[in-house]
Amino acid sequence: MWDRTKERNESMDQKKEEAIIRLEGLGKQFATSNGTVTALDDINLEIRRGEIFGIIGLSGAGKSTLVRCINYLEEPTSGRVIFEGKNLSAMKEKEKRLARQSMGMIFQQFNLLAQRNVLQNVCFPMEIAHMDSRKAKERAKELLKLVGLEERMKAYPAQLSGGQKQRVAIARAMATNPRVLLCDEATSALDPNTTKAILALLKKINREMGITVIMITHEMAVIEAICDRVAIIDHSHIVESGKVSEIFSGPKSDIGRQLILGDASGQKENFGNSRLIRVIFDGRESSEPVIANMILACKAPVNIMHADTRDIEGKAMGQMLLQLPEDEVDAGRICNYLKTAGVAFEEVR
Ligand SMILES: Nc1ncnc2c1ncn2[C@@H]1O[C@H](COP(=O)(O)OP(=O)(O)OP(=O)(O)O)[C@@H](O)[C@H]1O
Repeated sequence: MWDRTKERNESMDQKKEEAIIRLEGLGKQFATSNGTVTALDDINLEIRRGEIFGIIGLSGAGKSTLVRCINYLEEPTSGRVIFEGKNLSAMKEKEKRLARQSMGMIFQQFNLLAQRNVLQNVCFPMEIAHMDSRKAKERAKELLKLVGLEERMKAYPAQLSGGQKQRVAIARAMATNPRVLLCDEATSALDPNTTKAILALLKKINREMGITVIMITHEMAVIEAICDRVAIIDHSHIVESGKVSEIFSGPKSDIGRQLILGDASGQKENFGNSRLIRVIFDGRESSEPVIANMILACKAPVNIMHADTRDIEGKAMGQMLLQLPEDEVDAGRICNYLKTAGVAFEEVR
C-alpha cells in the first residue's frame, strides 16, 4: 500500500528545495550630493520556499537596502530579482503589484497608522486591494486571533506595548495572503522576552502556514533562534552563506568571525545559583570539539562541574555536567545551540 503521508512529506521537501526568490547580480547605487554610494554590489542569493532565511551584517552593510530591493520598494540599479521563477523588473505593473502583495513586510518601528485602531490597521492593505469590507474585517479578525490580539481590536497603537504593535504589524503583513514575509530588524526595538515571543510567532507562521520568512538583523541570537540558513553581508557584498549550524561552527569570513565569536575576552560571568544541565555524548565523533564550539558560538562560558567521557573507537561516550550562566538569555542561547547541533541534554535542576 502506498503511503500518502510519505508522499506528501517528500513533495513538501521538494518544494522546500525550490527557490522562491533568486537574486542575480543585484546592485544598488544611490546618487548623493557627495557622489555615488554603492549599497549593494553583485548580490547572488537563493531563498528556498518554506525556509527561514537570515541576512545578518553590521550597521551600514546594506541589509535594509537589500530587503527593500527584494520587494521593489527600492528599484535595483543592476541585476535581477526572480520571484517564483519570474523576473520582477520584466513584469507589467499589475503583475508586479500582485508579486509585491505576495511579499508582506514588517519593520523595526512597526509603522502602524496612529489614527486607526488595531482592526482598521489590519484592514488597511485589504482596502487598498479593494477587498469587500465585510470580508476584510472577517479576515482581519482571523489574523488578530492568529497573533493573539483578538481582545485588543478596538485599541489604538499608542495603547499597545511594542510586542503587541509588532503583532498587529505581522497580522497586517499577512492580510494579503503573502507567500513571503520580509522582516527588517523586526525584534530590534523589543526586550529579550518579547523578542522570544515574536520569534516564536514568526516560526509558527512559517511552519504552520508554509510562509517563507526573510529575517534582516544585526543580532546573531535572532539568526540562531529561528533561521534555517543565513547570509552574512559586509560592505555591500555577501561574504558567506549556508546552513546556520555550519556557519556558526566555522565562520570563514572576518566579519562572520567577528559577529559569531565576538570579543570573548574579559567577560565576567556570574554563575550564582544557575541551571545545571547534563550533556549526553552517545557516539558523535570524539574529534568534534562540541563544548568549545558552543562556547565560541554563544559567546558565553559554562562551568564544567563534572565530566565522565571517554573516546571509544573515535566516538565520544559519557556525560558532562554543565552549570549555565545566570543570565537567562545566555543560558537560552546555549540550550538552543545544543538543540540545533543535535546534542542530547537534560535539565538537572
Ligand atoms: N536613500 C539613500 N540614499 C543614500 N544612501 C543610502 C540610502 N539608503 C541607504 N544608503 C546607504 O547605503 C548603505 C547601506 O545602507 P543600509 O541602510 O541598507 O544598511 P543597513 O545594513 O540596513 O544598516 P542599518 O542597520 O544601520 O540600517 C549605507 O552606506 C547607507 O548610508
